[in-house]
Amino acid sequence: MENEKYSKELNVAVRVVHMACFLCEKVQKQLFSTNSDQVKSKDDDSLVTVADWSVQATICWMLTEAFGSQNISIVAEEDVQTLIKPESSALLEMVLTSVNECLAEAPRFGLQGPDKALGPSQILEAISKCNSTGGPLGRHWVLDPVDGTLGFVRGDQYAIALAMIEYGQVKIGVLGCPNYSVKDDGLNKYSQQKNLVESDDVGCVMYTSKGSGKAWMQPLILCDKRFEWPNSAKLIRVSSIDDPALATFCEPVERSNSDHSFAAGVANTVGLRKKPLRVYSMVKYAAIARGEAEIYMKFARSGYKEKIWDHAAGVLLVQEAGGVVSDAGGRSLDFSKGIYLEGVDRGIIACSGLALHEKIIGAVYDSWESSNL
Ligand SMILES: Nc1ncnc2c1ncn2[C@@H]1O[C@H](COP(=O)(O)O)[C@@H](OP(=O)(O)O)[C@H]1O
Ligand SMILES: [Mg+2]
Repeated sequence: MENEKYSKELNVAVRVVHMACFLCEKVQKQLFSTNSDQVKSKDDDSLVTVADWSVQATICWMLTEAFGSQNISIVAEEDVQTLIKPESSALLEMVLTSVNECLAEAPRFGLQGPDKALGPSQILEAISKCNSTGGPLGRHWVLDPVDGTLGFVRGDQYAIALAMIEYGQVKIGVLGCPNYSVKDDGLNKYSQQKNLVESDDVGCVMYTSKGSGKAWMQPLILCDKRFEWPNSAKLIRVSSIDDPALATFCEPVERSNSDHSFAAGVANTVGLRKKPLRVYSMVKYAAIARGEAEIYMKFARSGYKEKIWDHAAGVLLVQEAGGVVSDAGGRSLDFSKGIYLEGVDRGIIACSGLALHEKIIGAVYDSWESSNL
């Protein structure tokens, strides 16, 4: 089977995403342990970028270690421009600590870390190595180190997204969702800033490989536990609801990222009755794949170009869990054109099944003329 071809890649990808979740939870706790009156927004930004850079450095280092002989290509969101400025030395120091603390835990996740702590130049090299621009040929790893920056700083939903693309097709998708509980109804149950470590109510890592027709979810590893494959993995599946009146649709929290009123018009035309579930980050794809919502609509302003790292992992998860994803004209998303999803028609639609998908696409078509997007 095609998907078995990538079992080593999937195994390593899942473990490094668990490591990244561990790293992010630590940084997020730091963010909230500071007296909130004293946390200026600049500090919030700094901490989130510490998480971004640290995850990127950690995952790049681990992937290079595992597959280095293949001179791997990594497409990722962050670059080192800010980090190499002299005034950023304190930030770099924080990244250094965060990466080395995480890499030191690699054996707990069944992987091998460096013999000794990495120095600043090794960290900067790892971050800047992720400068591939992807494209139609060969293999590319695609990483969004912290997707849903706002969710992260607000103690809400965010995701670590890692995918592997070969010859323009997404072959592996892994999403780490530290604040999306593994329990049923995990999105609704999430309450801000709770101490996840003291309960068994932990976040999840979801993963799949193309053609498997299966997607899986594992709980995050509690602080001193060891990761043992398959780590209580559970199969996940999209919802079987196809009646619009019973369906839940999700969309970005921020109006600047998606036109809420256009989506509301489409929802109304299709006969959706429930209020939209507004969620940060690719956790929206995760919610469809887990069967907690049936529809995800995103209508970015015209001219905005979607990046492949914001979609690759989530799209494959939804598809392999039984769902359908396309642009708002019904065409497949094209991951072969470089860092952008070129030619996206109006927006992105992910659904649990074909019947709902066709209705949404039809409603977009009907509503477009009267919209001002
Ligand atoms: N003007 C815009 N329109 C649409 N999407 C945008 C946008 N600006 C940023 N985004 C993307 O939306 C993502 C957040 O998604 P959401 O709004 O669903 O939480 C951001 O990811 P990052 O948070 O990784 O930067 C970013 O890639
Ligand atoms: Mg993103």
